[in-house]
Amino acid sequence: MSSSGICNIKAEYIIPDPKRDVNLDHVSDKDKINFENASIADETNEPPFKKQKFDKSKKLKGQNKSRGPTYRVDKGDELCSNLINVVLDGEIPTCERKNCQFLHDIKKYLELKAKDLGDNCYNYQVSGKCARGLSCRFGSEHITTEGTNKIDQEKLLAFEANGPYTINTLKHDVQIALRKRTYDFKLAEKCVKYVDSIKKNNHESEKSSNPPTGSVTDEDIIKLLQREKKKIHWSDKLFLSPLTTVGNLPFRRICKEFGVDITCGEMAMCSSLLQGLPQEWALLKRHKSEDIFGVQLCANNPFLLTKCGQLLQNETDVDFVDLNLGCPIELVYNSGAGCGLLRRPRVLETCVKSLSSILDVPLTVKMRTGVYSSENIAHTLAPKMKDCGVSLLTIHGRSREQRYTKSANWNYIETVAQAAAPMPVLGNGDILSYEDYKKSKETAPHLTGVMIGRGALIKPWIFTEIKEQKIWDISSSERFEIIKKYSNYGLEHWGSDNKGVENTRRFLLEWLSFLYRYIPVGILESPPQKINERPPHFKGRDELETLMASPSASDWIKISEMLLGPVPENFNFLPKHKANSYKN
Ligand SMILES: Cc1cc2nc3c(=O)[nH]c(=O)nc-3n(C[C@H](O)[C@H](O)[C@H](O)COP(=O)(O)O)c2cc1C
Repeated sequence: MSSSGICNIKAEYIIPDPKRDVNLDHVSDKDKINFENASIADETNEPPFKKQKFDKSKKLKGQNKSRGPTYRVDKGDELCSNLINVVLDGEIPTCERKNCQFLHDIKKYLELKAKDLGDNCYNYQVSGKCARGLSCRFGSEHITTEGTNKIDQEKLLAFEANGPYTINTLKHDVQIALRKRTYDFKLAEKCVKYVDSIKKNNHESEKSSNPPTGSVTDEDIIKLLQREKKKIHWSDKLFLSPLTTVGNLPFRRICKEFGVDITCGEMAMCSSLLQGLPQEWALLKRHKSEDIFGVQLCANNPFLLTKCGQLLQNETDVDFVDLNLGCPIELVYNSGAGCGLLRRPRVLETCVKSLSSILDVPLTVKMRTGVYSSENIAHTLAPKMKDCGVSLLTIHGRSREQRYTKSANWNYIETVAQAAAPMPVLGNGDILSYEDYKKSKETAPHLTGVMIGRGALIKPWIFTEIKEQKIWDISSSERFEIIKKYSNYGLEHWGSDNKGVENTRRFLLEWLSFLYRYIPVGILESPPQKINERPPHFKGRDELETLMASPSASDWIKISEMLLGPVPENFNFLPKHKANSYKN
């Protein structure tokens, strides 16, 4: 990294800093009022608010402010889901729901329905049937003038013969049992108590002081502890980081196509999984292409974790479970979860031992160097993790305190790898090119492999670059094809009706807030790009390249409109993560 933290761009591509105005089209009403008051205050030299300060310069640096939902369904304008799959000569289903507020008049709905966004429905084309039927926004291809759906039976049969494409969905009976708290977690509870008592006493005294309860006996637990775990061959593999919000299933499919070996779902909160919340269970979904797939759990106590371990064991198909020991978010940390577990080693030990014992797949942990920059503790915890049954440890080379402000400490990553040996260790932090990858292996020779997070978000083809040991000067049209593919995968995953289109857009925009940070190889003075180096303002080699390099949310919205049509009224967007490590 250059000492200045500035990335050198060929002179002919450097452009003056643009004057950045706020595009108020996609800013919430509240922020608009704030902004206008700030402007008036500027003119009159008066503070805009006494209590709530509105800093215009901050506003200009950031993107659109509001975090409100990007899209709300107006039930009165949407067709009832019971009617969307009507086919020619088929029965028109009736809606049994009491007080259903959705429309039930197909003709009226089709008249009201906003204009289709395109002639081609990706879902109909790949599977012969669009699950969103009449409500599909790309439906002209499969909706007849009579208001029924076409189905391509031959394609559908071929498609279904290869399915299912997505697994780990929440079954209705499981959801009910979780909501009513009737799911039988005796095994998990017993497991935690057993592990805890073993820790305190020796095995024999524990037996007499803690008699088995319910239908689960000590023998069940002993069998559990002694059973052979499934094994994963971790070495020579490339790992994709768990990435909240952006590491969704469509994104992971893209990474698989570029050669990543092992994928992991976004961090799932155990408390929410145990309540059967669909949005949390959605994080466990696995695509068919994800041949080695894990899910990441976050909780602050062994009961929550072990119950979730039992759930995953019984209700899903995953190859490994990862425990989050790195989440720096205040709320999570203060509750003693994520990075907070690093400062509670005794609880951590029970968490890891009991979760590991209930799983027949490997348990992995992902941690930061420690809580404070001045106090690295991962190397002292690593050997204990191995003794508690952890199969692999990932070390992100920064402390909680550092977040993303400093470069990852690869020398310390090597220290952890040595301390943990022979347990496999992955290094994680700042890898954006094959060169970075090579350097990481030189600096930390005891590592089993590396995990890549933002590098994959900024350029998902990084996995191809590493596997083929090259720098890829990818063109803007090739990059556009990637996001087009992502949109299609999004429409497949979230649906192609209004709600699905807007969900796809929201996640695409979140991703674009990383993708724009890519600097094309051909315009760099000395490639490859380094993750910590901020470029001066630059133009691309063509219009599309310039557009894709824009840091402005309104340009990302423009890109989304090229693929998903115009944004709905009252649309606003602010990216969730601002994880860059540029020096200010
Ligand atoms: C947007 C975003 C979301 C993240 N979400 C998670 C997460 O859910 N679980 C986790 O363990 N780490 C998460 N991380 C941290 C990354 O997995 C990774 O450890 C970190 O970004 C450092 O690696 P990198 O420099 O390759 O990005 C997230 C990071 C980013 C940027």
